[in-house]
Amino acid sequence: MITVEQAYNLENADSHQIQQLRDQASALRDLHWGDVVTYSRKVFVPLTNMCRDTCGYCTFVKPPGSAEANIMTPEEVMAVVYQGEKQGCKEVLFSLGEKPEKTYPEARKFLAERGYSTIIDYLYDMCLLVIKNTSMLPHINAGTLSEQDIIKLRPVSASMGMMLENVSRRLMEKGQAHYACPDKVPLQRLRTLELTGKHNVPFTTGILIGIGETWQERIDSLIAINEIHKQYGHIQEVIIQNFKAKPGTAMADAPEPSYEDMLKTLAVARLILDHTISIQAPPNLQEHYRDYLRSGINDWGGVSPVTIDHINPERAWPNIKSLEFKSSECGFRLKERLAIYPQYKNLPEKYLSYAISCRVDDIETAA
Ligand SMILES: O=c1nc2n(C[C@H](O)[C@H](O)[C@H](O)CO)c3cc(O)ccc3cc-2c(=O)[nH]1
Ligand SMILES: C[C@H]1O[C@@H](n2cnc3c(N)ncnc32)[C@H](O)[C@@H]1O
Ligand code: MET
Ligand code: SF4
Repeated sequence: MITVEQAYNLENADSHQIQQLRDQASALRDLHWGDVVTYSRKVFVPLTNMCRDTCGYCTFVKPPGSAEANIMTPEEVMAVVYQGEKQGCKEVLFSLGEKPEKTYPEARKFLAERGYSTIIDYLYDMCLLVIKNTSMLPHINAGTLSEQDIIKLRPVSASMGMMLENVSRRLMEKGQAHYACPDKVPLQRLRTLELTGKHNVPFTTGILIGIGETWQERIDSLIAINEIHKQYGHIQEVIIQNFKAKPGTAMADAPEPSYEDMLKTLAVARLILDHTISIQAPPNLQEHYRDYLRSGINDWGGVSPVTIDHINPERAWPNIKSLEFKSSECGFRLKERLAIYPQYKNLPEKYLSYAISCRVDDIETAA
């Protein structure tokens, strides 16, 4: 729909060119996704805020030895999950720090006391608890995963996700967002995308914009995602997330991407990515998110009536009624979806374990 050269050249596009781009992206979205914009009713479970990385933009992570560093107990996890179930949530989003057992003695202690050696083993059991006791579907956002991790977690999750962030190796240099973050090495992130493809895991990925990348690096990241999807076909959605500066982080004073930059990136993503890939943008990270719909998106992602966005705790979710109203003002019908998209759900033998496909059936019979 757009050549690499054309995409690169949009770096200095004027407002007229951006408008044209957005119209083109919206038309393409209309063709495949129509006038429906989706969201997933979810609860957010921040299983642990201990992480061996220290991304320059992140407030989720808490340092070793700090009073706030924590792993949720099974009771705490299930209390949130049951609350979500009561409110009609269908997705449990497990989002967590990476490999805390490698750098936090307190993480090793917590896990050892319960008979685990890694957070992934503990996460597996928490997913199992969800599947055994509720009709909700786990979505796992645990960062970089090894092939062993993927094979282990696949039977107990409906889908997994990991933001590619960006393919730029430059961002690993001193003073950049991913300095000293072993799990943000682009080759490692790309490897996780490929391995989840190899094992047919319905997958969510995306880019974080405004973290010091160039426009060209942003385009390269979208192309890299699309190339992997062409090979494996497992990328169900791509999130375009805008960086929000947070006090107390290395990037506290870094400029946030402008609204226009976000709209331009959404449109170019729609034109680069395969039409079957859903494009998601969060409605809680900008004041005027309505124009996203006029830039080619078709999904708002997970929205919770119960839990906050623990990654952007200062940014409240719009309530679902107001999301519905704003969507309808732009001519869109808001529709709930599951953590797994229909095209994957309809091929359960390829994409789902038996346990998960039973849960999906339960949800659909109840609806
Ligand atoms: O509330 C949030 N949900 C996030 N989600 C959840 C997302 O909104 C959806 O609930 C799921 O992707 C299911 O469609 C992510 C999921 C991923 O797989 C990867 C990254 C994210 C990032 C966020 C996030 O920053 N905040
Ligand atoms: C779960 C995802 O949340 C994103 N993330 C982490 N910190 C921030 C921030 N300050 N602003 C926006 N997004 C952020 C990263 O892309 C991560 O992969
Ligand atoms: N630590 C993981 C990552 O950065 C999960 C989301 S951030 C809490 O990909
Ligand atoms: S964004 Fe994820 S990997 Fe980076 S510090 Fe935060 S929790 Fe760790």
